[in-house]
Amino acid sequence: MTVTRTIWVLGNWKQNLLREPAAQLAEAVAAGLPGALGGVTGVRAGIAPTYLALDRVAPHTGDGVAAPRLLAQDVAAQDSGAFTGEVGPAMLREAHVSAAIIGHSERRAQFGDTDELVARKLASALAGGLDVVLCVGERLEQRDAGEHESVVISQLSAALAKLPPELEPSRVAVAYEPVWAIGTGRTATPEQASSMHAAIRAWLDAEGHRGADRSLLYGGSVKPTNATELLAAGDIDGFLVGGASLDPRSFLDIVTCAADHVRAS
Ligand SMILES: O=C[C@H](O)COP(=O)(O)O
Repeated sequence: MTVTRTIWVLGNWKQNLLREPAAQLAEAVAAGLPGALGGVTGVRAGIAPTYLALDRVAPHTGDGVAAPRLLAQDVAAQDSGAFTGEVGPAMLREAHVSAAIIGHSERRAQFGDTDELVARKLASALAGGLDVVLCVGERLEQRDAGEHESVVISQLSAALAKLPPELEPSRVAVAYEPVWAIGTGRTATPEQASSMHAAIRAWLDAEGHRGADRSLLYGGSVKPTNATELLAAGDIDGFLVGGASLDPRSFLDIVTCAADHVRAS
């Protein structure tokens, strides 16, 4: 049986762009997306601006197949209350956000997002009606020590193991982002990415999380020049793109690589 999973191309704009340039980038992505997709329906795009740009970006997004979906870069572990600086899932949904990135390595390394906090954010997002892109990935010294698979599986396990079934863990996509490949120009080889994705899918299946149905994204220096060979390696259902998503042409060219991949499959 052929499994057809949606291929996602998601742009994580990180802490970049004031409101007006963010709106302009969103408008350019939205305008170019139908052409980049070329009628292929198995590929979806999404963009994740800063919280403050959400309202300017939202008019250029949507849940239809030919519009970019609106994502948040993070979400609070609680819905509301005395939590200075936090933004909860209901607030994000009110801003037309339908999914959140959780556990990005920059948050894990620099902002205290431990496995335990990531698990609480995941539960909070799902309970609040958001879909989730859960980020996992090893640091360079962990890969060099041959610990990459155990590190990633341990991050996954910490996030998913205690999630109550009623929170629909099937609404969680996983983004494998080796830390050493983020913003460095050093991409994981297609074999490294594909092999990790196979390990993640096997673990999800073994733990009853329906790995076969779940989109597994790769992130780390993805560009139009390497997207095609990464997709061809197999088991890679799209990308979480950082730097290249700040240029509409680069981002849309990656979408075209994904559409060409689906068309050829
Ligand atoms: O969220 C995106 C990843 O951190 C990848 O960033 P990058 O494409 O700039 O390496």
